[in-house]
Amino acid sequence: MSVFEVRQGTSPVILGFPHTGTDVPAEIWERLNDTGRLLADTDWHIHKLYEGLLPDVTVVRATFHRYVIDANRDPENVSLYPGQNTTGLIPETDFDGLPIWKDGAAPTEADTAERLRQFHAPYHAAFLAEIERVKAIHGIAIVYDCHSIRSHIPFLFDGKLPDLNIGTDMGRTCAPEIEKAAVDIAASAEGYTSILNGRFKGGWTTRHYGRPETGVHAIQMELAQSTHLAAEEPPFALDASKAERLRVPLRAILQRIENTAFDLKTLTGSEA
Ligand SMILES: N=CN[C@@H](CCC(=O)O)C(=O)O
Repeated sequence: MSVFEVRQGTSPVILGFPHTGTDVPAEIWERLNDTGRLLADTDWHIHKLYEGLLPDVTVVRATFHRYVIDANRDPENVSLYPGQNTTGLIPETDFDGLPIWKDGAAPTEADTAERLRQFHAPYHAAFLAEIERVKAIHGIAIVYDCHSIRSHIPFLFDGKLPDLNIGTDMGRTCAPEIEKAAVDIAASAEGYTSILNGRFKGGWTTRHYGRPETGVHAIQMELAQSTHLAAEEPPFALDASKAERLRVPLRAILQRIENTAFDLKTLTGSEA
């Protein structure tokens, strides 16, 4: 059974979903404690939230849960935020800092090596193949990595998270025009707060693939779950009317990014 899903499109934009998957193999499920089994740190439903917003977009989605192994972390487990609370390649805790494995059942180095091989590597091989395919069509590819998180998590940040959190690793992962496209639409989205490179600056996917000088740009969108869930607690149900409202600025952001990609392609003469 595949550990990822791909939908191929002809747009220069590729949507990544590393954290919407909820598949946990039985032998790994056995080792999770009751806290872990809540799968609380899932980016609940956001692949459905983005469905149909940009007709020809490519989608790459991991179907395994981030507690199996986190597809948005460095395979060498280098911390995203050295010195700050965060979660690692195979998390030991959830976002509240609570242990997720039964006593004595935490993953070993051998488990990490095996899960890199079975899950992380195939997902990123598929991702890279899509970047290369799209870049062969357009001479440019834009990775837009889709995320969501609870808006109150004292272990990770103080206070309430803004609604739309854009991450470009301080401008390193994409052209300024692409960053501006997202920032401008987010800032003018009525009823939503937004920030650029606040607490969430972009995970490993964004930082790894975003190489603007090679024509591959990456940008991350971290949505506060209060913008589209009925409540930020189990069962983490989608609120259909909140979701419909949020789809308006998300569609506008994706369209503006796509148009910017076409502009950049013309400017740089990078037509393939
Ligand atoms: N919902 C997930 N959030 C991402 C954020 C990466 C970042 O720090 O920007 C994650 O933990 O991988």
